Amino acid sequence: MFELDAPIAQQAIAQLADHSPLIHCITNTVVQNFTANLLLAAGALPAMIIDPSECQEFAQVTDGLLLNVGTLHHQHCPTFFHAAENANRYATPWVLDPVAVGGLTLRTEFCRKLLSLNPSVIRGNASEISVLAGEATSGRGPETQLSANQALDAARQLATTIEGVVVVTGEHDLITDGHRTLKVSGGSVLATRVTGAGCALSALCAAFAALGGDRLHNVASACWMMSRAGEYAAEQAAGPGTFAVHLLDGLAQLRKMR
Ligand SMILES: Nc1ncnc2c1ncn2[C@@H]1O[C@H](COP(=O)(O)OP(=O)(O)O)[C@@H](O)[C@H]1O
Ligand SMILES: Cc1ncsc1CCOP(=O)(O)O
Ligand SMILES: [Mg+2]
Repeated sequence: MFELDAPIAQQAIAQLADHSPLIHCITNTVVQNFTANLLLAAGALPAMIIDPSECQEFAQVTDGLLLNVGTLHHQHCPTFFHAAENANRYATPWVLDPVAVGGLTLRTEFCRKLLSLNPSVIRGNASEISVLAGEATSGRGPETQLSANQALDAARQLATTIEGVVVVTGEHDLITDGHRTLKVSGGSVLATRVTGAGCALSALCAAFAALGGDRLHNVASACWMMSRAGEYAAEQAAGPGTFAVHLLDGLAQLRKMR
């Protein structure tokens, strides 16, 4: 396992700024605004579209898709499923954020069903990744009960199953395609005191997955950008409220714009 090299991440960040990928986010009601602002600050373009017919149309133009089950309602499951099918039809990378799988039945069964469509990337905390890989259920909602290292074997296995990239976030982030594993250290624990940091990172993973080149490196670069911005924000912030604002500024500075 190797730490991601800064120059690789910096190159991916520059590529993101050049291409401004359009990211379709079907995400939970808690984090919509924060996710959209975080994508904009980092250099991508967000679009939060949920009507089934509009999702169908939008699939033809979007560069990346995020499916986040944080506030899943059973009536929305077909929309999620068709969006993933359409992404596959148009070879658009899509990211699954399995918020709180394990503790709740509908989302756990539905995320397992989505695995059959081979998400390009899965980003979750250690508890979520362990459950999706088939380990005993744990977790009491969106927060993890495990460390990232404890979920590494599960992440490798899951990445092999989906033939994609799996990201386990935590005190450090682990990014694996089942064969190679990269680590991104640092960041700030204050990110866990702001709701939606993980969800927004999943959207950023979709933006980086839309870039050409090595997807493992690109997705790890999303984690690197978030961690560096988190460190900047922690230096500036008086607490979680100002941390969230400075996190956006930190991302914008990394892409060298204000
Ligand atoms: N203990 C920690 N120290 C530093 N950064 C952390 C820590 N825990 C999580 N993070 C960071 O917070 C962000 C959200 O990750 P995480 O909290 O694991 O996701 P989720 O919100 O889905 O549970 C990631 O950028 C991750 O690196
Ligand atoms: C609190 C909450 N409840 C349902 S979705 C959600 C947001 C979870 O965000 P994150 O996984 O990024 O902490
Ligand atoms: Mg989460």
